[in-house]
Amino acid sequence: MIPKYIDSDKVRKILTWPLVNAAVEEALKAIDYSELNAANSEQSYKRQPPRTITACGNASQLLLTMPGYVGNYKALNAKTNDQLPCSSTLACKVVTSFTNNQNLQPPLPNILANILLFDVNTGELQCIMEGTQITAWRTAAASIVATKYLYMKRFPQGFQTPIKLAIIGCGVQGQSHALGMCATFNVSEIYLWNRRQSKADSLLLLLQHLHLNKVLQNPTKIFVTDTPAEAVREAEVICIGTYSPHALINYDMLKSGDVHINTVGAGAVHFGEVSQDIYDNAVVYVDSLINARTELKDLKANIIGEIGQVIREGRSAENKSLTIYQSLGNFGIF
Ligand SMILES: NC(=O)C1=CN([C@@H]2O[C@H](COP(=O)(O)OP(=O)(O)OC[C@H]3O[C@@H](n4cnc5c(N)ncnc54)[C@H](OP(=O)(O)O)[C@@H]3O)[C@@H](O)[C@H]2O)C=CC1
Ligand SMILES: O=C(O)C1=NCCCC1
Repeated sequence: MIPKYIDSDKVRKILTWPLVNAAVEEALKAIDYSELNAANSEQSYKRQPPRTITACGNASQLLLTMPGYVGNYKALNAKTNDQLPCSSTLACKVVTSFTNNQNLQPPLPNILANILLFDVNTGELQCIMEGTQITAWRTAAASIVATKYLYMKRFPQGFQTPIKLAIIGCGVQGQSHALGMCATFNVSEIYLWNRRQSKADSLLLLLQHLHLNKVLQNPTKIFVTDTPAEAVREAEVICIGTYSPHALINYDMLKSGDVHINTVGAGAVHFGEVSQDIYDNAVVYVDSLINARTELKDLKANIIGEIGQVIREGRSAENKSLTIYQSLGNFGIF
């Protein structure tokens, strides 16, 4: 059998925020296979070994393999948004992270991905999907789901609660987080910061264009800031996705009261964009504990558990005003 290839144009036409948010929430919600029993046999479950990371020369050129199996998975139909019958998916995402790609002429994305889908009965390779955009959307959707359960559920208005949003780093991740958050939540103000300001300016123009063309309802107020501190000063939800080897924000910069941070970047070492004093004052949730045990072993933080458990329980039991979703990237079928 020749596997089907789904190229980036076809992938792009399928992706919508409601679809990706629902798919990612369902994948995050899956329990580990070892916890499956007669009482929860209807529940979606996952088998997910730790990912492998192979350096090709040095730590700025990595190959990551992320295999995963999800059983009893309830996906939505991409055209109708109707619930599809329960299914199972066996997949492996193969990602490269080559951090010099952005300096090539013409530039290439630093993160490139392909997703291999297998027949769960025969093991045959059925399909290869171009996964670069899926990675950008998936990562933002996971932050959106984390924000929904760790932050939005604190308020009686839930999803409708107006939020001031900060985007620290306006590369591929910053852009997908800004678009996804604005498409999903009631973002009243957005503050953009990027090391090279031109990228923040471009994202501002894109958001204004989408707002004018009624693709996005909000935000109505968009600001580009000179420093990360200015960007987060008023922010209730902060998304940070960079390769910065040092912390870009610290505790004194945050507003007092309820704040939620999604930290997705920092390259091979998956923390450090946020200062130690922020971790000291926060509770932390991850996407994958199995990967956190190795990839976050040096992080000194109060890691409560997986966001999937919070989804299954409805909301976080922690009564803490500062929460962090520490995104590693490997979970479920993405
Ligand atoms: N958790 C997950 O699931 C995933 C995590 N990632 C991670 O997210 C991060 C961003 O990836 P992506 O958006 O694709 O990459 P891009 O290359 O598109 O963007 C990188 C961003 O990081 C900024 N940056 C780089 N170095 C520094 C620095 N020293 N200080 C401040 N800002 C800096 C860049 O600023 P400038 O424009 O000025 O260069 C740019 O805004 C990476 O760490 C990547 O590994 C990616 C995919 C999935
Ligand atoms: O999950 C992913 O995809 C990635 N995670 C870490 C950085 C590269 C891409």
